[in-house]
Amino acid sequence: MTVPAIETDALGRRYGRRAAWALRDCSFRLPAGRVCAIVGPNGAGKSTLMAITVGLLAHTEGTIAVLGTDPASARSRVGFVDQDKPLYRQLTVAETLRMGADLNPSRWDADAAERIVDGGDLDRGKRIGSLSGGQRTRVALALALAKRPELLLLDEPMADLDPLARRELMGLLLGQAAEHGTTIVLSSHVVSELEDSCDHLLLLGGGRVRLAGEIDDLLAAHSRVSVPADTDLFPHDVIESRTTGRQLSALVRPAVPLPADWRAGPPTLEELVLSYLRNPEARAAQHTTEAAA
Ligand SMILES: Nc1ncnc2c1ncn2[C@@H]1O[C@H](COP(=O)(O)OP(=O)(O)OP(=O)(O)O)[C@@H](O)[C@H]1O
Repeated sequence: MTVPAIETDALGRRYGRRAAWALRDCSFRLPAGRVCAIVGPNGAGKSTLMAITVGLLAHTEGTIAVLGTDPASARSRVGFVDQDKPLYRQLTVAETLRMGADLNPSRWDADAAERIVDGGDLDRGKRIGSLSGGQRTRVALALALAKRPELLLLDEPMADLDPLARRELMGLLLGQAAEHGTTIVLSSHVVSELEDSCDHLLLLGGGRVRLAGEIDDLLAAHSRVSVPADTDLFPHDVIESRTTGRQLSALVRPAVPLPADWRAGPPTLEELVLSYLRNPEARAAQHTTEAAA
């Protein structure tokens, strides 16, 4: 079994002894080489989890292993693009790339950096402070990818990119994952965009893990059913249900095979995520594919 990219056990963090928990009882395992989406509402703990993973924030309780070691020891093998894309505003694009090369002499992939910057038609003589939000994102991604990290974390990387740039940069990220086996973890609020690009999902809600596992396994473990309104859904786990006239529609996690006369089909990723988000009391689900690890 290869070393997982991230493995946590009962991980927790609170910002002050009297503060509420930003992350609590968070246990999951992300196999290496996956493209993982971290999804959750505002304040769910996504940025907190990422900051702990890259060693910028200490955890309060539990354990975390990154690439088989502690976050501080793994730091040189990990890339991170923060939500705020911190870069030196006074430097030009060219100087920023040179700084990246100087800081990572043994790993720097100049071709990758230039490809990403050139894709945005960026004037390399321009100062970072004069770039648009999306252009800054492009430079931050170039820096992070050219470092050839084994694990790359991106906190809402696509938020300020136009649709074409999103598609192009997502393609580059997936290419990186396929070619170099890089594990990519990205947080996003746009669930519909993740189904084609990610193979693993971590859904956080209120600082806790609501769903974790391979997306195909999670989708296969749930069914969207449409049955007469008086149908008893027991013993299945009902994540969400709605009655319209004589029809009952529900998202369930079947406990046993569903009756053959029920109309049932797999949910989309967006339906699955939204159902869990709308129903915070629904029981959490984890699917670990050992064979994939
Ligand atoms: N520096 C801080 N000091 C105190 N509380 C904080 C701090 N950073 C985050 N929190 C709190 O921790 C919780 C989780 O925040 P976090 O930023 O991790 O969520 P998020 O899922 O990334 O949210 P968003 O989608 O809005 O970016 C929130 O309740 C937030 O108020």
